[in-house]
Amino acid sequence: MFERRKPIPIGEAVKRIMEYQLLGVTEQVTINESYGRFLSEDLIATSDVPHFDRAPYDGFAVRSIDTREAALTNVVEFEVVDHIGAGMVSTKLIGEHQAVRIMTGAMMPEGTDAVVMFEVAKAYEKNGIPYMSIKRSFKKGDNVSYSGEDAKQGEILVKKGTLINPGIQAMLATFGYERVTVAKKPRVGLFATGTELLEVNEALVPGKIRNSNSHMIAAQIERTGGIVHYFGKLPDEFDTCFEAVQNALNEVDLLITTGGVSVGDFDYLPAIYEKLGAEIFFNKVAMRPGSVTTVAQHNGKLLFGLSGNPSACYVGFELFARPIIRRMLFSEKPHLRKEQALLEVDFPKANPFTRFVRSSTFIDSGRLKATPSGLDKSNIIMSLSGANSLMILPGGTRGYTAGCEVEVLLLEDQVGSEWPW
Ligand SMILES: Nc1nc2c(c(=O)[nH]1)N[C@H]1C(S)=C(S)[C@@H](COP(=O)(O)OP(=O)(O)OC[C@H]3O[C@@H](n4cnc5c(N)ncnc54)[C@H](O)[C@@H]3O)O[C@H]1N2
Ligand code: MOO
Ligand SMILES: [Mg+2]
Repeated sequence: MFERRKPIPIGEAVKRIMEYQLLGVTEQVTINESYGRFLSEDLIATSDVPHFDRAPYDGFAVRSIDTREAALTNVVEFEVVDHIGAGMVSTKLIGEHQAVRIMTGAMMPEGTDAVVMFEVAKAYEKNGIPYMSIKRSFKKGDNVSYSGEDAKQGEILVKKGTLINPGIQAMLATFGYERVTVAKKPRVGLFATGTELLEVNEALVPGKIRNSNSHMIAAQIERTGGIVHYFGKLPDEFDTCFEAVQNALNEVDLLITTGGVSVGDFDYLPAIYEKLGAEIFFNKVAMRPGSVTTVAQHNGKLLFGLSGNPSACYVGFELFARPIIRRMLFSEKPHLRKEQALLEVDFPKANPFTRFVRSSTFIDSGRLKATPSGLDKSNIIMSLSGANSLMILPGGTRGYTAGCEVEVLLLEDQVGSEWPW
């Protein structure tokens, strides 16, 4: 039996997946476990930062009013009545022409409102009593780090769905978030299908190849923020594959298979979906590579039948699986970020379908440029290592020439976009 499939536009394929209400789940982790996770609640300032006025320099805290007359020709003297470092609080009442020797980070003593840096003061002693003098005036607030200048209590500082980076780690600690509310990592099941597949430690024999897709997709799942449940590789045998897929579905949120999804005699995934009674969203997309990508749902679980061809498999994951995983990570922009770049080289190959060319996108003299990262065929593996982007070349009868504007989807970017195409 040969089945002719009807390709649907890429945007429509993505829409059918995203309409499916697979939502994220929240969990709490300690701050030490939170780096690299996704916030599932907005990060809110629990206090002002700093929460007291403090000195940003080592020097002397003074009352600015006492410095008014100071000038190059008029030295003004202060008695130094206390000495504090960060973490210490002065209990002295500061009177006229008195100062406190203060270190960076220490709380401003009551009544003082400016800091004189050591560099512009002269410190000395008279009869064992410390003094300092200045030759310039200071205004109220000069060299003071004010309460709330960094953040105000109640402010939303980071939106939910954001990847926790080192800066967010600093914020979490600053606001006392010992436990952090993050998105539970979506559990993504993975099978590689193909009788030709060898394990990574097996020697090559005629007709067989090492399974690279599962290692590649596992890394893509992790890059996206999911957790990989690798169930192993399967031979192209209907019953074995059917049973394995059926059982695996109970253990994961999403199930990805690679291979066996086209129209070949040993491509069993379409028949497996049929026997499961799964609802097929699409089984052919107007794109290259990855045109045979098939997505279905069964009992609330999404099934991604990615192509066996490595480049097609890679692209299929990024366009179709990534956004739904990112949405389960509470992202408001779950799709790959799209930017304009200049094509570096000619791309003469015309194609009726939109092409996603594995590319290296880079900044050259302030302009974003893109060049294919290797051979552009769906069975190619080597172009993937240098690919930090997918160049979108809309289908048509002509190729593309160097210097023209193209759109690129950035694979390593964490900002994303709301809707890609
Ligand atoms: N008559 C037609 N033939 C094909 C069509 C078509 O429309 N009509 N589409 C072609 C396109 S396009 C693609 S892409 C492939 C998709 O094939 P499958 O998704 O069914 O994948 P397989 O047949 O299982 O394998 C294809 C290719 O990839 C290699 N492979 C598979 N798994 C792995 C793995 N884990 N690691 C590395 N390489 C893997 C496999 O050995 C095959 O060479 O179908 C075309 N045919
Ligand atoms: O589906 Mo194939 O990946 O178009 O090359
Ligand atoms: Mg096949």
